[in-house]
Amino acid sequence: MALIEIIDLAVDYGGNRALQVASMSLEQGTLTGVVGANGAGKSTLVNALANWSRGDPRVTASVKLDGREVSHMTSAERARLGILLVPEGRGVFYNMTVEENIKAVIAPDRNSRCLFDRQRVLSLFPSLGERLGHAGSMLSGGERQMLALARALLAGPRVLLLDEPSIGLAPKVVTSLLATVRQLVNEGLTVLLVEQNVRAAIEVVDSLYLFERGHIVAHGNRDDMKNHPKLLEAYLGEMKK
Ligand SMILES: Nc1ncnc2c1ncn2[C@@H]1O[C@H](COP(=O)(O)OP(=O)(O)OP(=O)(O)O)[C@@H](O)[C@H]1O
Repeated sequence: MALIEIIDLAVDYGGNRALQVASMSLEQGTLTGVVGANGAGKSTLVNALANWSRGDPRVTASVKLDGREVSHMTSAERARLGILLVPEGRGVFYNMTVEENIKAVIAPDRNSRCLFDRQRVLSLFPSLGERLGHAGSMLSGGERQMLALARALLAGPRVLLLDEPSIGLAPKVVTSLLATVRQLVNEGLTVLLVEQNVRAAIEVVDSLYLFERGHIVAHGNRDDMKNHPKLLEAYLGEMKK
């Protein structure tokens, strides 16, 4: 059984359909990528899964976590069950220090699932440990992204929804960040990664969905998608030359 199962998801903004997904699933311990152009519906998808509203969307769907229907639940209830979103813009408190940002995380129930503690998170992101007294506003883009990820890990994710973590980061930082995400998945975490950086994403995902104008237009495992005509044409052409 899939860890996350989505059936008949539709999202409308003021009567305009932004997203329509008949079926999509995330397997436990896998890294699933979602790519597509601006406005394809990628953020709308992860926001709908976490029940985060940006604007006033009308969302209908069946979303199941481990077979349990969660679509009636608030974002806080979903987060408590381990559906955790790291939004585009990163969800870090700018006026609080790294230490305070870390301490502000509401720890999950100790018995509920595999946990990342403070020590483990700081070992994944050593530069955060060196900057515990720095305000969120003083961090580089990469450090802010690490802090956002660290906070989500401390909250006890069963599935992590990452919305464009590479945006604004230098290529080396992107590579290292996505390698860390891959490592976490290899250890059993389930991740949905929204990315505009298709070249970077395709190197780490297990499978990939391509969205266009709110619809899935291609889906497959990484190797098949690397050679998919739609992806080659729009995103990977130069890579193949
Ligand atoms: N708050 C909102 N109010 C009205 N329409 C919205 C709102 N948020 C998104 N949309 C519309 O929904 C569609 C999907 O947008 P979405 O932000 O999910 O795309 P995206 O693939 O994440 O693009 P980007 O990479 O630019 O963030 C677009 O047509 C967008 O204009």
